[in-house]
Amino acid sequence: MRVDIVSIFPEYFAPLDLSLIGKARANGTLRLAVHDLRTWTHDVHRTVDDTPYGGGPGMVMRPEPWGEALDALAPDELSPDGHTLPRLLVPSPAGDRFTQAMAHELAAESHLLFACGRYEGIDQRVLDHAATRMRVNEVSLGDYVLFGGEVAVLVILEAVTRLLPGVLGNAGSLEEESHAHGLLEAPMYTKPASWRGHEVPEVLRSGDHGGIARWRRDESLLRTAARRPDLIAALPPESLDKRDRAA
Ligand SMILES: N#Cc1c(-c2ccc3cc[nH]c3c2)n[nH]c1N
Repeated sequence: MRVDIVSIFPEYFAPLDLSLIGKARANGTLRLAVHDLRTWTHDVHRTVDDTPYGGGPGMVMRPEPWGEALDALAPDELSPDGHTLPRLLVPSPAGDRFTQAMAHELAAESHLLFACGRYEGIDQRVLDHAATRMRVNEVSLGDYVLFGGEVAVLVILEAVTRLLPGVLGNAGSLEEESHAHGLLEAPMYTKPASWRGHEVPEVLRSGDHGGIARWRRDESLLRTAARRPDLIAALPPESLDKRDRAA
């Protein structure tokens, strides 16, 4: 997967040299490039923002630098390797909620292009013009407001990269983790069996694999019902059997 990130704070992405994302870059699974938006400014002050039409607080990111950046990173003509246009992702508090399902969808793309806004956001015409030639999604992490899009890109990129083949050492982890099947994961334990008067549930030490699976399913349902009833409501009816409903 190719990933391009455009930001006025490229140094925000230094963490992407670390850990499993760093390994994915080193082995070619992830081809990541971070670009400074000011590369596409031409004035001595390298200006990227201006006052908002209609008045109001703060500044808005100018369209011209963004237009040139997207032209450069998402050229219309196909490259010799048949390079297709990227999917443009623009973090925004007004975006569609980012979910694990969206992470899976993005993990299937060949080229992602992230536009990191700052100030009050990016001039809307940048997104409108980009949408005339590539798929554009405004994406939100949740109902709170950040200083800019960089943190959101780090989150989205981690959620997507861990789904790429070979990135997670134990791909089985993807099967039982939270949101893998629309539920929260069950509690996890490791040695010692007794710690500060707290015991590991006996069933987990029983070797009864069927009983362990049932316990984990029950705990997952109970935890989800208690913390995220919205996820229970969103489950397809056929995914809950009679025993589940009794849990
Ligand atoms: N994604 C996301 C966001 C943001 C966000 C994204 C971009 C900019 C640009 C200026 N301010 C921003 C806030 N706030 N809260 C979220 N869930």
